[in-house]
Amino acid sequence: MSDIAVELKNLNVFYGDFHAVDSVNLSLKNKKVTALIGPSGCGKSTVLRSINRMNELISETKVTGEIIYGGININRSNVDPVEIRKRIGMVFQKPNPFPKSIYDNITWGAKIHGHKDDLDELVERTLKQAALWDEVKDKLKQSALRLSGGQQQRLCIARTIAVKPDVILMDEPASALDPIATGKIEELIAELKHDYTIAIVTHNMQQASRVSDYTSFFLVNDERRGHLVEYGKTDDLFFNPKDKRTEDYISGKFG
Ligand SMILES: Nc1ncnc2c1ncn2[C@@H]1O[C@H](COP(=O)(O)OP(=O)(O)OP(=O)(O)O)[C@@H](O)[C@H]1O
Repeated sequence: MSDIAVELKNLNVFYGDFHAVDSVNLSLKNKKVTALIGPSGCGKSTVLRSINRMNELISETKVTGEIIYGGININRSNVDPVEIRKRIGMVFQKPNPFPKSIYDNITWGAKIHGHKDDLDELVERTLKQAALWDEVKDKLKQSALRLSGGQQQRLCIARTIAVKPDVILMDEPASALDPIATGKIEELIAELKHDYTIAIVTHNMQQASRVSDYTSFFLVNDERRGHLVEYGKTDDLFFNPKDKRTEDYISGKFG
């Protein structure tokens, strides 16, 4: 089995006439956490959303280049994006549970995707995997909207896991949470990487250095196009960056 789960080759993203992401080549290693860091507007979220073809839900968006997953280029019109999003799930900055019960949040996507096994078992297993079971096991029929923000985010992660993805994309999953809830999400990421390939966009460099195995650093060029400056093992990138711009960014000189 290849050690690469997803490979972006010459990825370009356009919002109308605006060339937002320029020629990105980046791999997500199997069962590792890859962080995407860089100043605001450098295209981190755009790159992340390309990986499971979420950008095409935004009108006037064009994505060129290859996104190799499972041996094929999934950035092709004959590939079903719904199937891709089942294999490559996404967790957003703001927790967005459905206005339904905790139980239904977990089972909803799984039922759509034809899950036929015991739903109670699925709910228990995924909530345990998301480190939420002990806190909610006595109120599974209660509305998910009554949970705290941190619990809602772990529920969203559980909902993502329930459809058995390979890859989980996380777009600043803890930025709306307090430090304790953030710590729980970081612990959860450390557990989840045993089973899933994870890509995480974060503004928080300490968080990137704590949770990720590999880090990619993005910047905009003079034409405001986001591009990849440096990619490497997280420790190398933080402690021994190759590019002066990476060094300046991680030492807080700009951004
Ligand atoms: N839906 C959109 N329509 C037009 N331009 C967009 C859209 N989404 C993002 N952009 C532009 O694309 C560029 C990259 O945005 P993106 O959100 O990917 O950056 P980012 O690095 O994730 O930023 P942040 O850290 O602030 O979230 C920015 O110039 C942004 O204004």
